[in-house]
Amino acid sequence: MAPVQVKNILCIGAGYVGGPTCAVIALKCPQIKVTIVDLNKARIDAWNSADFDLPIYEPGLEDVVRACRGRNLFFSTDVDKGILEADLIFVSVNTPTKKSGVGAGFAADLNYVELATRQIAAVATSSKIVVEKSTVPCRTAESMRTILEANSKPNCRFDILSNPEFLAEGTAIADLFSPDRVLIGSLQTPEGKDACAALASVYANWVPTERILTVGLWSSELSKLAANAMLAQRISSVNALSAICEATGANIDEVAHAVGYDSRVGPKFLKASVGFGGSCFQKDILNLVYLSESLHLPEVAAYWRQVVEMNEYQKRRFSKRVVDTLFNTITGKHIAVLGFAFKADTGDTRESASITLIRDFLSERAFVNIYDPKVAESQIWQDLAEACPNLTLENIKKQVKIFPSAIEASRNSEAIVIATEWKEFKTIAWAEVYESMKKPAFVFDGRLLVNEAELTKIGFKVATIGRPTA
Ligand SMILES: NC(=O)C1=CN([C@@H]2O[C@H](COP(=O)(O)OP(=O)(O)OC[C@H]3O[C@@H](n4cnc5c(N)ncnc54)[C@H](O)[C@@H]3O)[C@@H](O)[C@H]2O)C=CC1
Ligand SMILES: O=C(O)[C@H]1O[C@H](OP(=O)(O)OP(=O)(O)OC[C@H]2O[C@@H](n3ccc(=O)[nH]c3=O)[C@H](O)[C@@H]2O)[C@H](O)[C@@H](O)[C@@H]1O
Repeated sequence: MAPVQVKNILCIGAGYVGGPTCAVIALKCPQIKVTIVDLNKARIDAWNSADFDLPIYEPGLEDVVRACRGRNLFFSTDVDKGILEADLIFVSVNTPTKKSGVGAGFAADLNYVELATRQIAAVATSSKIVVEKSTVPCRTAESMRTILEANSKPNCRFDILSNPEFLAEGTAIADLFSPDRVLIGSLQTPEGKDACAALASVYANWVPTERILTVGLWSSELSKLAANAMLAQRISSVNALSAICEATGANIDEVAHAVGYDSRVGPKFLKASVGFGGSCFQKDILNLVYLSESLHLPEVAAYWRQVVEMNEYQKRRFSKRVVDTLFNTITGKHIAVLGFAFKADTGDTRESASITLIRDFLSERAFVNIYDPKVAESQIWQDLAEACPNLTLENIKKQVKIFPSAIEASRNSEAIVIATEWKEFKTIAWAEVYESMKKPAFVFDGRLLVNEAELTKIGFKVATIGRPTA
Protein backbone atom coordinates (compact mmCIF):
# COMPACT_ATOMS: atom_id res chain seq x y z
CA MET A 1 0.00 0.00 0.00
CA ALA A 2 1.42 3.42 -0.95
CA PRO A 3 1.62 5.99 1.88
CA VAL A 4 -1.45 8.21 2.18
CA GLN A 5 -1.13 11.57 0.45
CA VAL A 6 -2.15 13.96 3.23
CA LYS A 7 -4.66 16.54 1.92
CA ASN A 8 -6.66 17.48 4.96
CA ILE A 9 -5.17 18.02 8.41
CA LEU A 10 -7.09 18.61 11.63
CA CYS A 11 -5.48 19.82 14.83
CA ILE A 12 -7.44 19.32 18.05
CA GLY A 13 -6.29 22.01 20.50
CA ALA A 14 -5.63 25.63 19.43
CA GLY A 15 -3.11 26.45 22.17
CA TYR A 16 0.55 27.38 22.29
CA VAL A 17 1.51 24.26 20.34
CA GLY A 18 -1.46 23.44 18.09
CA GLY A 19 -1.90 27.05 16.89
CA PRO A 20 1.67 27.93 15.80
CA THR A 21 2.57 24.39 14.64
CA CYS A 22 -0.39 23.94 12.34
CA ALA A 23 -0.32 27.55 11.14
CA VAL A 24 3.24 26.91 9.96
CA ILE A 25 2.19 23.64 8.28
CA ALA A 26 -0.52 25.62 6.44
CA LEU A 27 2.03 28.24 5.38
CA LYS A 28 4.56 25.72 4.15
CA CYS A 29 2.04 23.34 2.53
CA PRO A 30 -0.46 25.46 0.56
CA GLN A 31 -1.79 22.28 -1.07
CA ILE A 32 -3.02 20.98 2.34
CA LYS A 33 -6.16 22.25 4.07
CA VAL A 34 -5.44 22.74 7.78
CA THR A 35 -8.22 23.19 10.34
CA ILE A 36 -7.50 23.93 13.99
CA VAL A 37 -10.34 23.29 16.43
CA ASP A 38 -10.83 23.96 20.11
CA LEU A 39 -13.65 23.68 22.63
CA ASN A 40 -12.73 27.11 23.94
CA LYS A 41 -14.84 29.51 21.84
CA ALA A 42 -13.11 32.64 23.11
CA ARG A 43 -9.78 31.23 21.95
CA ILE A 44 -11.12 30.37 18.50
CA ASP A 45 -12.77 33.80 18.20
CA ALA A 46 -9.41 35.39 18.97
CA TRP A 47 -7.66 33.27 16.30
CA ASN A 48 -10.39 34.44 13.86
CA SER A 49 -10.42 38.09 15.01
CA ALA A 50 -10.56 40.67 12.23
CA ASP A 51 -7.67 42.67 13.68
CA PHE A 52 -5.52 39.55 14.29
CA ASP A 53 -5.62 40.00 18.04
CA LEU A 54 -4.43 36.39 18.44
CA PRO A 55 -4.84 34.52 21.75
CA ILE A 56 -1.10 34.03 22.18
CA TYR A 57 1.83 36.37 21.64
CA GLU A 58 4.62 34.83 19.61
CA PRO A 59 7.01 36.87 17.42
CA GLY A 60 6.23 36.25 13.72
CA LEU A 61 3.00 34.34 14.37
CA GLU A 62 0.69 37.08 13.17
CA ASP A 63 2.43 37.22 9.76
CA VAL A 64 2.00 33.47 9.34
CA VAL A 65 -1.70 33.59 10.24
CA ARG A 66 -2.29 36.63 8.02
CA ALA A 67 -0.72 34.78 5.09
CA CYS A 68 -2.92 31.67 5.30
CA ARG A 69 -6.08 32.26 7.33
CA GLY A 70 -9.08 31.81 5.05
CA ARG A 71 -6.81 30.36 2.32
CA ASN A 72 -5.91 26.91 3.63
CA LEU A 73 -5.94 27.61 7.38
CA PHE A 74 -9.19 27.63 9.34
CA PHE A 75 -10.06 27.94 13.03
CA SER A 76 -13.31 26.47 14.31
CA THR A 77 -15.16 25.05 17.30
CA ASP A 78 -16.77 22.36 15.13
CA VAL A 79 -14.63 19.41 16.22
CA ASP A 80 -16.90 16.76 14.64
CA LYS A 81 -16.84 18.33 11.18
CA GLY A 82 -13.07 18.60 11.40
CA ILE A 83 -12.76 14.91 12.30
CA LEU A 84 -15.04 13.81 9.46
CA GLU A 85 -13.05 15.72 6.84
CA ALA A 86 -9.49 15.00 7.99
CA ASP A 87 -7.14 12.27 6.87
CA LEU A 88 -4.54 13.16 9.52
CA ILE A 89 -5.39 14.44 13.01
CA PHE A 90 -2.97 16.04 15.46
CA VAL A 91 -4.01 15.70 19.08
CA SER A 92 -2.50 18.81 20.66
CA VAL A 93 -4.51 19.17 23.83
CA ASN A 94 -3.21 20.05 27.29
CA THR A 95 -1.66 17.33 29.50
CA PRO A 96 -1.27 19.06 32.87
CA THR A 97 -0.04 17.44 36.08
CA LYS A 98 -2.83 15.52 37.83
CA LYS A 99 -4.29 17.45 40.75
CA SER A 100 -6.06 14.55 42.49
CA GLY A 101 -6.33 10.78 42.51
CA VAL A 102 -3.56 8.26 41.82
CA GLY A 103 -0.30 10.00 40.93
CA ALA A 104 -1.61 13.44 41.99
CA GLY A 105 1.15 16.05 41.79
CA PHE A 106 3.28 13.93 39.45
CA ALA A 107 1.45 11.96 36.76
CA ALA A 108 0.12 13.59 33.59
CA ASP A 109 -3.63 14.13 33.46
CA LEU A 110 -4.54 12.31 30.26
CA ASN A 111 -8.23 13.07 30.47
CA TYR A 112 -8.12 15.63 27.62
CA VAL A 113 -6.18 13.23 25.39
CA GLU A 114 -8.64 10.44 26.14
CA LEU A 115 -11.71 12.61 25.48
CA ALA A 116 -10.30 13.79 22.14
CA THR A 117 -9.43 10.19 21.21
CA ARG A 118 -12.93 8.96 22.08
CA GLN A 119 -14.45 11.75 20.01
CA ILE A 120 -12.31 10.77 17.00
CA ALA A 121 -13.45 7.14 17.35
CA ALA A 122 -17.11 8.10 17.75
CA VAL A 123 -17.25 10.49 14.82
CA ALA A 124 -14.85 9.15 12.17
CA THR A 125 -16.40 7.34 9.21
CA SER A 126 -13.12 6.75 7.35
CA SER A 127 -9.56 5.72 8.21
CA LYS A 128 -7.29 8.31 9.85
CA ILE A 129 -3.72 8.81 10.93
CA VAL A 130 -3.88 10.02 14.53
CA VAL A 131 -0.80 11.88 15.76
CA GLU A 132 0.09 12.48 19.40
CA LYS A 133 1.44 16.03 19.41
CA SER A 134 0.82 16.56 23.12
CA THR A 135 3.60 15.51 25.48
CA VAL A 136 2.48 12.21 26.98
CA PRO A 137 3.88 9.42 29.14
CA CYS A 138 5.60 6.50 27.46
CA ARG A 139 3.08 4.02 25.94
CA THR A 140 0.14 6.44 25.75
CA ALA A 141 -0.19 5.56 22.05
CA GLU A 142 -1.11 2.04 23.12
CA SER A 143 -4.03 3.34 25.22
CA MET A 144 -5.14 5.53 22.32
CA ARG A 145 -5.07 2.57 19.96
CA THR A 146 -7.12 0.44 22.35
CA ILE A 147 -9.76 3.19 22.66
CA LEU A 148 -9.87 3.82 18.92
CA GLU A 149 -10.09 0.15 17.99
CA ALA A 150 -12.76 -0.60 20.58
CA ASN A 151 -15.01 2.23 19.41
CA SER A 152 -14.42 2.57 15.68
CA LYS A 153 -16.85 1.84 12.88
CA PRO A 154 -16.21 -1.05 10.48
CA ASN A 155 -13.77 -0.20 7.67
CA CYS A 156 -12.13 2.56 9.75
CA ARG A 157 -8.51 1.92 10.61
CA PHE A 158 -6.42 4.18 12.76
CA ASP A 159 -2.67 4.43 12.61
CA ILE A 160 -1.14 6.14 15.60
CA LEU A 161 2.03 8.18 15.44
CA SER A 162 3.99 10.05 18.05
CA ASN A 163 5.29 13.42 16.85
CA PRO A 164 6.33 15.41 19.93
CA GLU A 165 6.88 19.13 19.60
CA PHE A 166 10.17 20.73 20.58
CA LEU A 167 9.39 24.41 19.96
CA ALA A 168 10.15 26.88 22.74
CA GLU A 169 7.81 29.77 23.45
CA GLY A 170 9.08 33.14 22.29
CA THR A 171 10.95 31.49 19.40
CA ALA A 172 8.18 29.16 18.24
CA ILE A 173 8.00 30.40 14.66
CA ALA A 174 11.77 30.35 14.14
CA ASP A 175 11.91 26.88 15.75
CA LEU A 176 9.13 25.59 13.49
CA PHE A 177 10.64 27.11 10.33
CA SER A 178 14.00 25.55 11.06
CA PRO A 179 13.71 22.74 13.62
CA ASP A 180 16.81 20.97 14.93
CA ARG A 181 14.85 17.81 14.23
CA VAL A 182 11.34 16.51 13.65
CA LEU A 183 10.76 13.27 15.49
CA ILE A 184 8.19 10.73 14.31
CA GLY A 185 7.56 7.49 16.18
CA SER A 186 5.52 4.65 14.71
CA LEU A 187 4.91 0.97 15.06
CA GLN A 188 7.49 -0.88 13.01
CA THR A 189 4.78 -2.64 10.96
CA PRO A 190 4.29 -1.94 7.22
CA GLU A 191 1.15 0.11 8.05
CA GLY A 192 2.95 1.99 10.84
CA LYS A 193 5.84 2.80 8.53
CA ASP A 194 3.44 3.99 5.79
CA ALA A 195 1.71 6.33 8.24
CA CYS A 196 5.12 7.59 9.33
CA ALA A 197 6.09 8.22 5.69
CA ALA A 198 2.84 10.14 5.13
CA LEU A 199 3.56 12.54 8.02
CA ALA A 200 7.24 12.79 7.07
CA SER A 201 6.18 13.88 3.57
CA VAL A 202 4.23 16.79 5.11
CA TYR A 203 7.31 18.05 6.97
CA ALA A 204 9.52 17.39 3.93
CA ASN A 205 7.85 20.41 2.31
CA TRP A 206 10.31 22.57 4.26
CA VAL A 207 12.41 20.46 6.65
CA PRO A 208 15.56 18.80 5.20
CA THR A 209 14.98 15.02 5.19
CA GLU A 210 18.10 14.34 7.28
CA ARG A 211 16.44 16.27 10.11
CA ILE A 212 13.32 14.11 10.05
CA LEU A 213 14.06 11.27 12.47
CA THR A 214 11.88 8.18 12.43
CA VAL A 215 11.96 5.86 15.45
CA GLY A 216 9.75 3.43 17.38
CA LEU A 217 6.65 4.77 19.12
CA TRP A 218 7.89 4.32 22.68
CA SER A 219 11.29 5.84 21.93
CA SER A 220 9.60 8.89 20.45
CA GLU A 221 7.32 9.37 23.47
CA LEU A 222 10.19 8.95 25.92
CA SER A 223 12.56 11.17 23.91
CA LYS A 224 10.28 14.16 24.47
CA LEU A 225 10.29 13.71 28.25
CA ALA A 226 14.03 13.03 28.15
CA ALA A 227 14.78 16.16 26.10
CA ASN A 228 12.90 18.43 28.51
CA ALA A 229 14.39 16.70 31.55
CA MET A 230 17.93 17.13 30.23
CA LEU A 231 17.37 20.77 29.29
CA ALA A 232 15.95 21.54 32.73
CA GLN A 233 18.78 19.61 34.32
CA ARG A 234 21.31 21.95 32.67
CA ILE A 235 19.55 24.95 34.20
CA SER A 236 19.41 23.34 37.64
CA SER A 237 23.09 22.45 37.33
CA VAL A 238 24.07 26.00 36.48
CA ASN A 239 21.77 27.39 39.17
CA ALA A 240 23.32 25.05 41.75
CA LEU A 241 26.72 26.42 40.70
CA SER A 242 25.38 29.98 40.98
CA ALA A 243 24.91 29.41 44.72
CA ILE A 244 28.55 28.35 45.02
CA CYS A 245 29.59 31.44 43.02
CA GLU A 246 27.70 33.80 45.34
CA ALA A 247 29.44 32.23 48.33
CA THR A 248 32.95 32.17 46.88
CA GLY A 249 33.35 35.20 44.67
CA ALA A 250 33.35 33.26 41.42
CA ASN A 251 31.13 34.65 38.64
CA ILE A 252 28.55 32.25 37.16
CA ASP A 253 28.67 33.90 33.72
CA GLU A 254 32.41 33.32 33.55
CA VAL A 255 32.07 29.76 34.86
CA ALA A 256 29.27 28.93 32.38
CA HIS A 257 31.28 30.48 29.55
CA ALA A 258 34.36 28.47 30.44
CA VAL A 259 32.43 25.21 30.83
CA GLY A 260 30.31 25.77 27.72
CA TYR A 261 33.43 26.31 25.60
CA ASP A 262 33.99 22.56 25.82
CA SER A 263 32.38 21.37 22.60
CA ARG A 264 31.03 18.32 24.45
CA VAL A 265 29.05 20.60 26.75
CA GLY A 266 28.22 23.45 24.36
CA PRO A 267 27.33 27.05 25.21
CA LYS A 268 23.53 27.04 25.04
CA PHE A 269 21.09 26.83 27.93
CA LEU A 270 23.63 27.64 30.62
CA LYS A 271 22.19 30.95 31.78
CA ALA A 272 21.78 31.07 35.54
CA SER A 273 18.41 32.46 36.54
CA VAL A 274 15.92 32.95 39.27
CA GLY A 275 14.61 29.48 38.31
CA PHE A 276 13.05 27.93 35.24
CA GLY A 277 9.33 28.32 34.64
CA GLY A 278 6.96 27.45 31.83
CA SER A 279 4.18 24.96 31.49
CA CYS A 280 6.35 21.97 30.66
CA PHE A 281 9.72 21.50 32.35
CA GLN A 282 8.38 20.82 35.82
CA LYS A 283 5.35 18.89 34.58
CA ASP A 284 7.39 16.66 32.28
CA ILE A 285 10.08 15.91 34.87
CA LEU A 286 7.45 15.04 37.48
CA ASN A 287 5.92 12.79 34.88
CA LEU A 288 9.29 11.09 34.41
CA VAL A 289 9.60 10.76 38.19
CA TYR A 290 6.18 9.11 38.30
CA LEU A 291 7.07 6.79 35.43
CA SER A 292 10.30 5.78 37.17
CA GLU A 293 8.48 5.08 40.43
CA SER A 294 5.82 3.05 38.62
CA LEU A 295 8.62 1.00 37.08
CA HIS A 296 10.11 0.39 40.57
CA LEU A 297 13.16 2.54 39.84
CA PRO A 298 13.29 4.74 42.99
CA GLU A 299 16.91 5.85 42.46
CA VAL A 300 16.07 7.05 38.95
CA ALA A 301 13.00 8.85 40.28
CA ALA A 302 15.05 10.57 43.01
CA TYR A 303 17.66 11.66 40.46
CA TRP A 304 15.14 13.51 38.29
CA ARG A 305 13.13 14.83 41.22
CA GLN A 306 16.24 16.68 42.38
CA VAL A 307 16.18 18.81 39.21
CA VAL A 308 12.81 20.24 40.30
CA GLU A 309 13.84 20.53 43.94
CA MET A 310 16.93 22.52 42.95
CA ASN A 311 14.66 24.85 40.99
CA GLU A 312 12.42 25.43 44.02
CA TYR A 313 15.53 26.04 46.13
CA GLN A 314 16.80 28.61 43.61
CA LYS A 315 13.56 30.61 43.84
CA ARG A 316 13.54 30.45 47.67
CA ARG A 317 17.20 31.40 47.81
CA PHE A 318 16.60 34.46 45.64
CA SER A 319 13.64 35.70 47.73
CA LYS A 320 15.71 35.24 50.86
CA ARG A 321 18.60 37.20 49.38
CA VAL A 322 16.23 40.09 48.71
CA VAL A 323 14.98 40.07 52.31
CA ASP A 324 18.47 39.62 53.79
CA THR A 325 19.95 42.41 51.68
CA LEU A 326 17.12 44.83 52.50
CA PHE A 327 18.27 44.77 56.14
CA ASN A 328 16.36 41.58 57.01
CA THR A 329 12.89 43.01 56.53
CA ILE A 330 10.77 44.03 53.58
CA THR A 331 7.58 44.64 55.56
CA GLY A 332 6.00 47.86 54.29
CA LYS A 333 8.71 48.33 51.65
CA HIS A 334 7.95 48.75 47.95
CA ILE A 335 9.51 46.28 45.55
CA ALA A 336 9.24 46.72 41.79
CA VAL A 337 9.13 43.36 40.01
CA LEU A 338 10.07 43.75 36.35
CA GLY A 339 8.75 40.83 34.32
CA PHE A 340 5.88 38.49 35.07
CA ALA A 341 6.10 36.10 32.07
CA PHE A 342 8.11 32.91 32.58
CA LYS A 343 10.59 34.03 29.93
CA ALA A 344 11.03 36.91 27.47
CA ASP A 345 9.02 37.27 24.26
CA THR A 346 5.93 35.50 25.54
CA GLY A 347 2.84 36.55 27.45
CA ASP A 348 2.68 33.09 29.05
CA THR A 349 2.93 33.06 32.83
CA ARG A 350 2.52 29.35 33.59
CA GLU A 351 4.88 28.34 36.45
CA SER A 352 6.65 31.70 36.15
CA ALA A 353 9.31 32.21 38.84
CA SER A 354 7.93 35.74 39.19
CA ILE A 355 4.74 34.37 40.73
CA THR A 356 6.66 32.52 43.45
CA LEU A 357 8.81 35.55 44.23
CA ILE A 358 5.82 37.86 44.51
CA ARG A 359 4.01 35.35 46.73
CA ASP A 360 7.06 35.32 49.01
CA PHE A 361 7.23 39.13 49.08
CA LEU A 362 3.52 39.37 49.90
CA SER A 363 3.90 36.90 52.75
CA GLU A 364 6.58 39.26 54.14
CA ARG A 365 3.96 42.04 53.86
CA ALA A 366 5.84 44.06 51.24
CA PHE A 367 4.12 46.18 48.58
CA VAL A 368 4.79 44.94 45.06
CA ASN A 369 4.73 47.00 41.86
CA ILE A 370 4.58 44.86 38.73
CA TYR A 371 5.45 45.68 35.14
CA ASP A 372 5.48 43.24 32.22
CA PRO A 373 5.35 44.33 28.58
CA LYS A 374 3.09 41.49 27.40
CA VAL A 375 1.14 39.90 30.25
CA ALA A 376 -2.49 41.02 30.59
CA GLU A 377 -3.52 42.52 33.94
CA SER A 378 -6.35 40.00 34.30
CA GLN A 379 -3.81 37.17 33.99
CA ILE A 380 -1.63 38.66 36.75
CA TRP A 381 -4.60 38.89 39.14
CA GLN A 382 -5.67 35.35 38.31
CA ASP A 383 -2.17 33.95 38.89
CA LEU A 384 -1.69 35.80 42.18
CA ALA A 385 -5.11 34.75 43.46
CA GLU A 386 -4.20 31.11 42.73
CA ALA A 387 -0.74 31.44 44.28
CA CYS A 388 -2.01 33.11 47.48
CA PRO A 389 -5.13 31.14 48.49
CA ASN A 390 -4.95 32.61 52.01
CA LEU A 391 -5.45 36.16 50.66
CA THR A 392 -8.59 37.55 49.04
CA LEU A 393 -8.12 39.30 45.71
CA GLU A 394 -9.20 42.49 47.45
CA ASN A 395 -6.36 42.11 49.94
CA ILE A 396 -3.90 41.20 47.21
CA LYS A 397 -4.85 44.40 45.41
CA LYS A 398 -4.06 46.40 48.57
CA GLN A 399 -0.47 45.14 48.35
CA VAL A 400 0.05 44.86 44.59
CA LYS A 401 -0.15 47.44 41.81
CA ILE A 402 0.36 46.90 38.10
CA PHE A 403 2.10 49.63 36.07
CA PRO A 404 2.38 50.39 32.35
CA SER A 405 6.17 50.88 32.36
CA ALA A 406 9.30 49.90 34.26
CA ILE A 407 9.96 53.52 35.22
CA GLU A 408 6.51 53.98 36.75
CA ALA A 409 6.70 50.65 38.61
CA SER A 410 10.06 51.63 40.10
CA ARG A 411 9.10 55.12 41.34
CA ASN A 412 9.41 55.47 45.16
CA SER A 413 10.40 51.83 45.54
CA GLU A 414 13.25 50.55 47.70
CA ALA A 415 14.26 47.79 45.29
CA ILE A 416 13.87 46.52 41.75
CA VAL A 417 13.79 42.79 41.03
CA ILE A 418 14.44 41.70 37.44
CA ALA A 419 12.53 38.44 37.08
CA THR A 420 12.15 38.06 33.29
CA GLU A 421 14.87 38.66 30.72
CA TRP A 422 12.93 41.16 28.56
CA LYS A 423 15.47 42.98 26.37
CA GLU A 424 13.93 46.38 27.14
CA PHE A 425 15.09 46.09 30.76
CA LYS A 426 18.67 46.46 29.52
CA THR A 427 18.00 49.92 28.19
CA ILE A 428 15.88 51.44 30.95
CA ALA A 429 16.87 55.06 31.73
CA TRP A 430 18.58 53.82 34.90
CA ALA A 431 19.82 57.25 36.04
CA GLU A 432 16.25 58.59 35.91
CA VAL A 433 14.97 55.50 37.73
CA TYR A 434 17.61 55.94 40.41
CA GLU A 435 16.55 59.52 41.06
CA SER A 436 12.93 58.44 41.59
CA MET A 437 13.69 55.65 44.10
CA LYS A 438 14.17 55.61 47.85
CA LYS A 439 17.81 55.34 48.95
CA PRO A 440 19.74 53.17 49.18
CA ALA A 441 18.28 51.94 45.89
CA PHE A 442 18.74 48.23 45.19
CA VAL A 443 18.60 46.22 41.97
CA PHE A 444 18.31 42.43 42.23
CA ASP A 445 19.14 40.98 38.84
CA GLY A 446 17.73 37.46 38.62
CA ARG A 447 18.54 37.20 34.92
CA LEU A 448 22.14 38.41 34.54
CA LEU A 449 20.72 41.18 32.38
CA VAL A 450 22.02 44.55 33.49
CA ASN A 451 25.50 46.03 33.48
CA GLU A 452 26.35 45.85 37.16
CA ALA A 453 29.32 48.25 36.90
CA GLU A 454 27.25 50.93 35.15
CA LEU A 455 24.43 50.69 37.67
CA THR A 456 26.84 50.76 40.58
CA LYS A 457 28.38 53.92 39.11
CA ILE A 458 24.94 55.56 39.08
CA GLY A 459 24.60 54.77 42.78
CA PHE A 460 22.58 51.53 42.83
CA LYS A 461 23.45 48.66 45.11
CA VAL A 462 23.32 45.67 42.77
CA ALA A 463 22.87 42.00 43.69
CA THR A 464 23.17 39.67 40.71
CA ILE A 465 22.37 35.98 40.63
CA GLY A 466 25.60 33.98 40.66
CA ARG A 467 27.79 36.83 41.87
CA PRO A 468 28.52 37.89 45.43
CA THR A 469 26.90 41.16 46.54
CA ALA A 470 29.50 43.90 46.04
N1 LIG B 1 3.58 25.22 25.43
C1 LIG B 1 4.67 24.74 24.84
O1 LIG B 1 5.59 25.47 24.54
C2 LIG B 1 4.77 23.28 24.51
C3 LIG B 1 3.80 22.38 24.89
N2 LIG B 1 3.93 21.04 24.55
C4 LIG B 1 2.88 20.09 24.88
O2 LIG B 1 1.79 20.32 23.97
C5 LIG B 1 0.53 20.07 24.64
C6 LIG B 1 -0.35 21.29 24.52
O3 LIG B 1 0.28 22.36 25.19
P1 LIG B 1 -0.22 23.86 25.01
O4 LIG B 1 -0.51 24.12 23.58
O5 LIG B 1 0.77 24.71 25.71
O6 LIG B 1 -1.60 23.80 25.83
P2 LIG B 1 -2.80 24.84 25.83
O7 LIG B 1 -3.49 24.68 27.11
O8 LIG B 1 -2.29 26.19 25.40
O9 LIG B 1 -3.74 24.34 24.63
C7 LIG B 1 -4.48 23.16 24.66
C8 LIG B 1 -5.85 23.44 24.07
O10 LIG B 1 -6.55 22.20 23.89
C9 LIG B 1 -7.93 22.47 24.05
N3 LIG B 1 -8.64 21.22 24.26
C10 LIG B 1 -8.55 20.35 25.30
N4 LIG B 1 -9.33 19.28 25.09
C11 LIG B 1 -9.94 19.45 23.89
C12 LIG B 1 -10.85 18.68 23.12
N5 LIG B 1 -11.28 17.49 23.55
N6 LIG B 1 -11.28 19.17 21.95
C13 LIG B 1 -10.85 20.38 21.50
N7 LIG B 1 -9.97 21.15 22.18
C14 LIG B 1 -9.51 20.70 23.36
C15 LIG B 1 -7.98 23.41 25.24
O11 LIG B 1 -9.19 24.14 25.26
C16 LIG B 1 -6.75 24.30 24.96
O12 LIG B 1 -7.10 25.49 24.26
C17 LIG B 1 0.89 19.68 26.08
O13 LIG B 1 0.94 18.27 26.14
C18 LIG B 1 2.28 20.25 26.26
O14 LIG B 1 3.03 19.51 27.18
C19 LIG B 1 4.98 20.60 23.81
C20 LIG B 1 5.96 21.46 23.39
C21 LIG B 1 5.94 22.87 23.69
O1 LIG C 1 7.94 21.06 25.96
C1 LIG C 1 7.93 22.27 26.03
O2 LIG C 1 7.01 22.94 26.48
C2 LIG C 1 9.11 23.08 25.61
O3 LIG C 1 9.82 23.42 26.82
C3 LIG C 1 10.94 24.26 26.64
O4 LIG C 1 10.54 25.49 26.03
P1 LIG C 1 9.93 26.71 26.88
O5 LIG C 1 9.51 26.23 28.22
O6 LIG C 1 8.92 27.36 26.01
O7 LIG C 1 11.11 27.75 27.03
P2 LIG C 1 12.68 27.60 27.39
O8 LIG C 1 13.43 28.52 26.51
O9 LIG C 1 13.12 26.20 27.40
O10 LIG C 1 12.75 28.19 28.86
C4 LIG C 1 12.19 27.50 29.96
C5 LIG C 1 12.58 28.21 31.25
O11 LIG C 1 13.97 28.06 31.51
C6 LIG C 1 14.57 29.33 31.70
N1 LIG C 1 15.96 29.27 31.22
C7 LIG C 1 16.24 28.86 29.95
C8 LIG C 1 17.53 28.77 29.52
C9 LIG C 1 18.59 29.08 30.38
O12 LIG C 1 19.82 29.00 30.03
N2 LIG C 1 18.29 29.47 31.65
C10 LIG C 1 17.00 29.56 32.09
O13 LIG C 1 16.78 29.91 33.26
C11 LIG C 1 13.70 30.29 30.92
O14 LIG C 1 13.84 31.62 31.35
C12 LIG C 1 12.33 29.73 31.21
O15 LIG C 1 11.84 30.16 32.45
C13 LIG C 1 11.93 23.59 25.69
O16 LIG C 1 13.03 24.47 25.45
C14 LIG C 1 11.27 23.22 24.37
O17 LIG C 1 12.19 22.50 23.55
C15 LIG C 1 10.05 22.35 24.67
O18 LIG C 1 9.37 22.03 23.46
